[in-house]
Formats: sequence, C-alpha cells, structure tokens
Amino acid sequence: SEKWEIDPHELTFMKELGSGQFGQVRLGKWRAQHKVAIKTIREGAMYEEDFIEEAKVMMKLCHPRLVQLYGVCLQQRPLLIVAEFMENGCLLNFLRQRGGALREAWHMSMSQDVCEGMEYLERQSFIHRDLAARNCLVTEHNVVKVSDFGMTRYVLDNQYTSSSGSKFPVKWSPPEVLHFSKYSSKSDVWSFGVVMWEIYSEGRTPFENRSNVEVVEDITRGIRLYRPQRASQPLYQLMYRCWHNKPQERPSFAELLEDIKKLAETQE
Ligand SMILES: COc1cc2c(cc1NS(C)(=O)=O)=CC1=C(NCc3c(C)cccc3C)N=NC=21
Repeated sequence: SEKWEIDPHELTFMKELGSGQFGQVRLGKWRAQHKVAIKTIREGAMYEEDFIEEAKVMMKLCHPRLVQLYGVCLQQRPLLIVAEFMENGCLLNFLRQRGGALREAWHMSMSQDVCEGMEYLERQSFIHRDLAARNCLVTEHNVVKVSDFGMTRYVLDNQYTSSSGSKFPVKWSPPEVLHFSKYSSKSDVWSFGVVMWEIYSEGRTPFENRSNVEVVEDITRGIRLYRPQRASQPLYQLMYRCWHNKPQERPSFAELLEDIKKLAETQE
C-alpha cells in the first residue's frame, strides 16, 4: 500500500472529541502508543475519490503551524482521515473558554502562529478557502495550527459550498468570493483579518447581530468590523488592511508576518 495509506487494524479508537461537517473526530492510538485524531467521514458527505487524490497533496504540506495529516484508511467505509492530535482543541472554543484569562502577549503569539502557517500555504500556492478560528487547533502548549485546509472543495452539502447557503462562511469572505467565488491567497488574507478579530475579541462572533444577507450588503457598502477593545490602534490597522476591497491592495502573508513580528517587538 502507499505510504499515505494507514492500516485501520493499527488504530485504536478512544473518546469522541467533537463532530464537524463531515462526521465525527475521535481521539485514537496508532500502533498502540501514538496519540492521533481520527476523522470519520459520514457516507455521502464527501467526494471521496477527489479527496483521496487531494490527500496525497495535503500529505506533502508539512509545517510546524499546520495540523499534520498522517494518512487515510481506504479499505473500508466510512473513510477515515488520521491526523495530528491537538490537546487543546479548536481555537474558537479555546478563546471562549480561556479568553478572559489570556494575557495580551498570547493574542499576538496566536496571530503570529496562524500567519506563519498561512505564509507557508501562500508560498506553496495552496489556498485554504475556509480560514476561521473554528478551523484552527491548539496544542497542549497553546501553539495554534491551521487545519482543514482545502477541505471545503470536497463537501457535498451545498449549504456549505453555495455562497447563499446557510452554512457558507459569509462573515469570513471577501467581496470577490461572495460575488464571484474568486478564491486566492488574498481571499485567505481577508479571512485571516477576521481570525485576528476573533482572537482579540476572545471568540466573539463577527457581525454578531447581523444576518449573512445583511453582512454581504454591509461589506459591499464598505462597512467593516469594529476595533476589538484589546487590539491596539496599530494592530487594528494591520487587520483592517486585510479587508481592502481590492485583493491586490491587501498585504501578502509574507508582509503580514513581517508587520506582526515588528509589532510583537515593540510590545515586549
Ligand atoms: C481536545 O479536543 C479536540 C481535539 C481535536 C479536535 C476537536 C477537539 N475538541 S473540540 C470540538 O475542539 O471541543 C479536532 C482535532 C484534530 N483534527 C485533525 C484532523 C484534521 C485537522 C483534518 C482531517 C482529519 C483530522 C483528524 N486533531 N486534534 C483535534
């Protein structure tokens, strides 16, 4: 078998960790001692053949700020995806549960973690398409890693994939995606600005009391998220630049990473 294929007999299933759009995620052991996360793909939830092709690509994406894919189990259904286990779970829950207790420096280091993972994807010309705090995970040492990159292309549920669908990430999408489904690393940059807003707002929902339809109108008219009170002016300017109407006017992840590192220095 290929190196990206895992023998399900070498997996032990343990407690359920959560469930997402594809099915559930369980904690597991591989070869009896390595802790892993195992995602069970619900029947009919995914274009499985296409995903298997993509899994080969995703296995090649290796970076300390990306949740590492270890392999897939194809011999039976449901399909299993095996990846790195992240002890502190998804960033959104982490912010909501720990937010208040998080020191200022943590917001900056978490933002830098996500930016480093995204800068690597940008360099590999890999577009995430669904960057949000809910799709970032946290290690036991509070390091944040980007996950589920590129997965939205294999979702069969068109409530997720159609920009008018109820589950489409409208509040994390730029105008060119909302109107023309034009994805790029610059549309990921827009989403990154919203992730920074989520971090500094400690897990609040962006445009909390606005419907998706109202947010499309607001964004198209130039309305943007307000400055979270924990974000300094320079930091708000940084996230605000991610929300420029024109993709080419937004900074690249490489530029954002430089700016974040500079701000982190001045902050210490
Ligand atoms: C500790 O708590 C958790 C830990 C994890 C988790 C959810 C929780 N709990 S919760 C819902 O936040 O409350 C999801 C993963 C995960 N996913 C890896 C993965 C990716 C990214 C893509 C394809 C396949 C797989 C398996 N690795 N570790 C955890």
